[in-house]
Amino acid sequence: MAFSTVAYTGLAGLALYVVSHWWNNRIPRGLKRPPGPPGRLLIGNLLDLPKSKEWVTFDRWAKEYGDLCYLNMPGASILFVNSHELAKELFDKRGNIYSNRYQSTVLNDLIKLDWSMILTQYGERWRRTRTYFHQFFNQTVIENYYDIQIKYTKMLLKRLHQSPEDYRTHVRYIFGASILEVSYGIQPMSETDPFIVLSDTTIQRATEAGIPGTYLLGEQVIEMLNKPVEVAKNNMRNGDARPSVVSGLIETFENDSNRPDDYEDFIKHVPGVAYITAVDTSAGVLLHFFHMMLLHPEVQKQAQEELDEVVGPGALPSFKDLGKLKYIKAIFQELLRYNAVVPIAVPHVLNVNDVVNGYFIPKGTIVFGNSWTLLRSKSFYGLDADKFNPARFLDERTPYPDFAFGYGRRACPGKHFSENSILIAIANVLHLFHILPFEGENEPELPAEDHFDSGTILSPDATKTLGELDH
Ligand code: HEM
Repeated sequence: MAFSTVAYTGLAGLALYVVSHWWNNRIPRGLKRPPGPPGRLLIGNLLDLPKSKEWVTFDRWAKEYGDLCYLNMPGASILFVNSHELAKELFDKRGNIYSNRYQSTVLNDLIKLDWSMILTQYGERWRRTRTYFHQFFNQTVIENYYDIQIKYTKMLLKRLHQSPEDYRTHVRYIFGASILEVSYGIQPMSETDPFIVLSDTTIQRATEAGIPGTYLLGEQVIEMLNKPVEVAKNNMRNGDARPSVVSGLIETFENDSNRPDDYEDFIKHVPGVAYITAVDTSAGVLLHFFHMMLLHPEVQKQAQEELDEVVGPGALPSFKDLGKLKYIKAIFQELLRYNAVVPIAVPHVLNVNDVVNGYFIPKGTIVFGNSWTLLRSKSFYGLDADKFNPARFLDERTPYPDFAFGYGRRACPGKHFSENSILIAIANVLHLFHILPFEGENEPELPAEDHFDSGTILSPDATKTLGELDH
């Protein structure tokens, strides 16, 4: 093909694209765009998007522009939802049009994550995957995982005792191992287990999307999806399988005369998405916990007094105790709120043109629930919302920090499972250890946003030494 043909095709494509974007974005008479930073000619707000600590800029825009903030750029319009009321109105009440996902060629085609429910378009396939997922992670059945969660919590305690300086590795290991056992019945005995390594490296590299070698990563993702299922099926054939999501799904389909033709896909995709979503998020919260206990010894002391009273010496906190451990629960909720590990959530996409409070929002707009800002709202959490203060949740009128788990129909379906894993870990760690600075280190006194790395999932900055555990 001659160069000129390529050039003509490219130019024609570009012209078509600009016209269609302009067409989709033109504002109907009587309506206006939501406010937002002024754009530049042709490129709109393209240069305004922050490259790091995105939530800080998004929070500043929320303060400057109010409940809705809008960016327009070639190929995309972005809406930030900055008020609790509008988040409920759009994501819950208008959930049928605000629940799609942005289709990223890099993530879908190159990295081969198109199967994963978190990226799937809102529609039949997503609905079916979510229904099967719910079968194994709904509020009633998660009690079945108590034993696994206790087992890995005990492993955490043992490892923290042996090498407190490696607490980051221990935390990732226990969440990785427990989701592998729940999903596939596999029991990884250490952080060097091939399945732990495979998931860790895959997830880490997927978050660095766009780097050279992404094709290779695609193969790695497929391996991560297939390999543990093969092991689970083999164990079932040999009669030594533990109950798991895989074995449960196989049973469901065996007993279903109307099972779908593509049922084998769900046997891979349902545990697969649990495996890629559970670890970074849960580990992020627990790592923040260690950090916040260092910064707030008074909180640690109050929690330990509660544990002494409810659990007492010589025993470890159990799931039965959790109902009475009000302050431990309050710490957990404050971690979700103040240390939001997914601070800008996962954006939704609007399916059709919409009008909100007289503002025109075009079809295809990428819509962010601005979780960081919403979770620090002074009208919902009090004038000290910028401070870490678990006691606010002892007042039952304080709203649960649900936005930490996202919005509407796409809100996190692993919420109840992760609550249990993290709560039981927090209670046990605080019952056995004092979390102290490493010898020779002062307690870190850092401004709030410096506690975090940049990225979609936040965990405290790895370069700062955080603490020693004193038995
Ligand atoms: C504290 C821990 C966790 C936090 C803070 C968290 C947060 C989130 C957030 C913000 C979203 C995006 C929701 C949206 O689009 O509006 C999400 C989605 C999701 N999470 Fe979690 N998550 C956590 C743990 C887990 C666990 C343990 C699992 C699995 C067992 C899980 C499975 C999922 C799945 C499958 C989705 C995709 C839902 C969809 O697109 O329909 N999450 N999570």
